[in-house]
Amino acid sequence: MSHTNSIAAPPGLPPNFVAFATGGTGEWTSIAETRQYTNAFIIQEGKILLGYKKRGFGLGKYNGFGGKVDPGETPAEAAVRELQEEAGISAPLEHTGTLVFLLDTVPWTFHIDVYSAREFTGEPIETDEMRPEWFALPSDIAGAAFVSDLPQIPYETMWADDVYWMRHLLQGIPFVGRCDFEKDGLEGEGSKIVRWWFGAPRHT
Ligand SMILES: COc1nc(N)nc2c1ncn2[C@H]1C[C@H](O)[C@@H](COP(=O)(O)OP(=O)(O)OP(=O)(O)O)O1
Repeated sequence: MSHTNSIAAPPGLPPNFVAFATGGTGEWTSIAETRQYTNAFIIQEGKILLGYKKRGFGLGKYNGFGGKVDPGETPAEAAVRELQEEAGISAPLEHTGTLVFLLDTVPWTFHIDVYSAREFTGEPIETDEMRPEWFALPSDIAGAAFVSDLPQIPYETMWADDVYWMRHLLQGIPFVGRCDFEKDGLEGEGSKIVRWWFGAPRHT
């Protein structure tokens, strides 16, 4: 029996959220060791800053800027540090989302605190790990601020979960989500999403 379409949040997420996207089949994979990560996004009038991952986990994908939370650090401190290390900028990051991912190719559970900011200081620079690039917000979210000469958000070159929660992030609506991934059987390190559950606070 599948529990993935359940109204109730799956294991690993707080209970007080209402589902806005669920799907897939099978039982939720049991959560073993959990490792803490961060992911940070700069969202401005009509545009979002993403980074093209040049090495390591997620190589070749666009994502926010982030990584592992170091021992002794809070997630918020790690998010600021990773944004500086990977994009060369500082920002007043605010916690916007919580994501839990399990991949059958990785023996730990990813717990990712997602942050966003509407302003930043410094100039985004390419680093050894990430190449920052601006993308246009969808016109229905950007409104009059729509930037027609920027590329659209490249979901086809991002993790498969991103399309579910990105609109919440862009609109500053808090969200939580969980996805279980399985190896896609193709050459390389590709994974496909097999179960997912995303929720927002009850009042939104
Ligand atoms: C599996 O689904 C994922 N989706 C999304 N959108 N983001 C993910 C997913 N899995 C991991 N992430 C994010 C979390 C982090 O922001 C990065 C991974 O961090 P990384 O392994 O690069 O951590 P660092 O500390 O920067 O690594 P180094 O030791 O190589 O510097 O991806």
